[in-house]
Amino acid sequence: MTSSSTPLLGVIADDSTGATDLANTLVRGGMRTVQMIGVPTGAAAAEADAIVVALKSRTNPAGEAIEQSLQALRWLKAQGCRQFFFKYCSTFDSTADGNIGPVAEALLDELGSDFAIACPAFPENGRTLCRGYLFVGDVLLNESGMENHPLTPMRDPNLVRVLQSQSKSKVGLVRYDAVAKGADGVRTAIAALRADGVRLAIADALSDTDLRVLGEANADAVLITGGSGVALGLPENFRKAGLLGAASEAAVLPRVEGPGVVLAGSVSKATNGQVAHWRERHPALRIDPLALARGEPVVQQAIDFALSAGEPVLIYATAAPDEVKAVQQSLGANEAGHLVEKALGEIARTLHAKGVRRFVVAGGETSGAVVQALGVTALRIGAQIDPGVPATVTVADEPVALALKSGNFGGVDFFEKALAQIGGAAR
Ligand SMILES: Nc1ncnc2c1ncn2[C@@H]1O[C@H](COP(=O)(O)OP(=O)(O)OP(=O)(O)O)[C@@H](O)[C@H]1O
Ligand SMILES: O=C(O)[C@@H](O)C(=O)CO
Repeated sequence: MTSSSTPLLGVIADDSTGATDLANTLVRGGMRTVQMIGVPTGAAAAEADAIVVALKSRTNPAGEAIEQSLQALRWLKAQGCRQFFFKYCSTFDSTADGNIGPVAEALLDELGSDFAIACPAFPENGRTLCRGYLFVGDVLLNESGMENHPLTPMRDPNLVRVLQSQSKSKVGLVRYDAVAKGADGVRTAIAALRADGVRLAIADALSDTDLRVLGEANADAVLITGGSGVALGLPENFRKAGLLGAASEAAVLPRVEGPGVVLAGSVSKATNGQVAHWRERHPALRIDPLALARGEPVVQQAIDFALSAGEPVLIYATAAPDEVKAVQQSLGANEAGHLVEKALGEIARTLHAKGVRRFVVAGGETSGAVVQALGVTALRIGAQIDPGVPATVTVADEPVALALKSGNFGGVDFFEKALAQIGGAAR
């Protein structure tokens, strides 16, 4: 069985790093995957088994997020996709008004479907779900540092409650004991929930085995929602249906040569550790949001610093939670975020014009800003660098290599590792 030329799975992701995370899972499962940046207007950039549309809708007002997600869905349907996936964060990042519930409901309406699971679990990165409570490592979500997130603070670890507060529909739970009974157990639990009028159900998962069970039980679901983990079982579903071959070449990327840079706009715990690690070993320059707000030539200084260093540098706005709070009190959280994103985007664009071809970017919103600034329209997804983060290369005449890292992903030496894996010369 060879892979079909019509895509099988269409994914709508609410941010760029979330999109590459999900694409990474699919590529590891042998599905050739292309990521489109924003809702495409023309055809898909390349033949693929799965197409991921990366939006930047996580923190938008719910109405805007719904509109963008529906446009993405309609485009994916027009490409021939037969199953759809709404990808959000493994820490269920959402604002008080949404956007997970409202977008999931709108997608169900558009697809004429009455049920979808909601499973953000990602055990390989420490996110597990039990009785609807989300753990990050050994602590509950609201004790994990996510309670301090600058844009989407998560203060309630009970996801049934969180999702219910965002949704018009009744929200339920596919509990771990149903998952432990295998795909039939999950199907039985889903049938009971449906009969009870539940339209969205958080699904427990403690391990990759649980995620594969959920994937198998959802082989015929038109919509699945969750983190990248619950996509683990999907390639096998397509294979069993005779729709997907044993594609071993799914992760091969063209080689990109040229100087590299690391840009960090994430303020998460993992990124703080990665920045500290890099600073002890390599050149780094901090961007101060207050200096940006005062109109100081911070962007130009960063560009000069990067171009004169003779080796890859790190430019970062990353700071500890108390510093971030102080900046937000002075500028407002959205304005601070916007200023930093715009600055890192401008730095990326100028460095690209000066010949930089390899970019490692930390943070979902930040990655969205950087890919927009670089005018990227599509990415090919390659091999995994660290769990949840693949190497990528733009689909373009002069390709650029990118590693887009979710805030809390990656080992402490991620920046060096990523620069090495996305190839190229030393500088
Ligand atoms: N020093 C700072 N003070 C205030 N806001 C900042 C500062 N540095 C970065 N920011 C903003 O914080 C936000 C961080 O969000 P981003 O999505 O990039 O990272 P993340 O949340 O860690 O990653 P992910 O969404 O992948 O988990 C961005 O809007 C960024 O501009
Ligand atoms: O699921 C995750 O944790 C990531 O892919 C992400 O979405 C962070 O922005």
